[in-house]
Amino acid sequence: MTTAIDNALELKSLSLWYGEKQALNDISLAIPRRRITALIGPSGCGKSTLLRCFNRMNDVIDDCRISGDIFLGNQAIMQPGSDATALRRRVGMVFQRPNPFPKSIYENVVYGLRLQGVRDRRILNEAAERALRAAALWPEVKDNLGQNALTLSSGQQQRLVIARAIAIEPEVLLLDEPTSALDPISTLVIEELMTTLKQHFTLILVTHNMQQAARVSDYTAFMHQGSLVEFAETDRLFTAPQQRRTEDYITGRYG
Ligand SMILES: Nc1ncnc2c1ncn2[C@@H]1O[C@H](COP(=O)(O)OP(=O)(O)OP(=O)(O)O)[C@@H](O)[C@H]1O
Repeated sequence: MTTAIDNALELKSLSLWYGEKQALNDISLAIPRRRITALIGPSGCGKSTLLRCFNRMNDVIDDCRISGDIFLGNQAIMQPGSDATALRRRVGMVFQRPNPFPKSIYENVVYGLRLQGVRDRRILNEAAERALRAAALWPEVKDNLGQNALTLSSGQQQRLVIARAIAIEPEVLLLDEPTSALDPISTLVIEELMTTLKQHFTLILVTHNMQQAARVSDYTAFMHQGSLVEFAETDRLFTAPQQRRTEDYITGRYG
């Protein structure tokens, strides 16, 4: 008996142009719910562009045109009437460089809830603790929640930014090379964190680091020149790639 995979997101023939330049070419892909999906491929292949489609961050880029669609559950998120702000509450994002606000640790974590109009101190306190625990930061900061977030180490700042993203309980968390600015120990902490976060969230990880993709992800999509070349369970993609281009990339022949 086969079990149908529950998908959080589905891309249907997605193409994207920056002006005349086509950066994504007819991508169809289903992203499994509560799993980690890694996007890998050589520099410029379109990984970050694709990641930004999931929460419509490309909307702010002039001259960017998209065809096809992405479904979050049964909602078509690329349609003109679709609300990007509401979408970003459901699809959070963490960037390469930690970007906490110059505010206290506490105010960083509750930022999204305050924006949603939550005023009740007890609710804010509980949400802050829950998010900081989930981001594996609580023991280190619980006695200093009023401290400025910019005084934390970069590894702690990245976990704080993850806590800020998950405090509003999104369904999907986008991670754009979240460890590339971190030292090896902080990287390991974030990798372990990702594997616990997938119990509650769907994670999509852009990484240049193939070992990282192999270590943490359940599924991997290999992209090349704007196209999706291969998508498979990570173990299978790395041990028995079906496409020559995938094999060349993972064996280091280019990229
Ligand atoms: N804002 C933009 N305007 C015009 N072209 C862009 C823009 N952003 C990206 N591109 C181009 O789109 C293509 C895909 O870029 P993208 O950053 O998505 O690739 P990537 O795989 O994430 O690369 P890297 O691994 O180097 O970060 C590249 O040719 C890039 O130059």
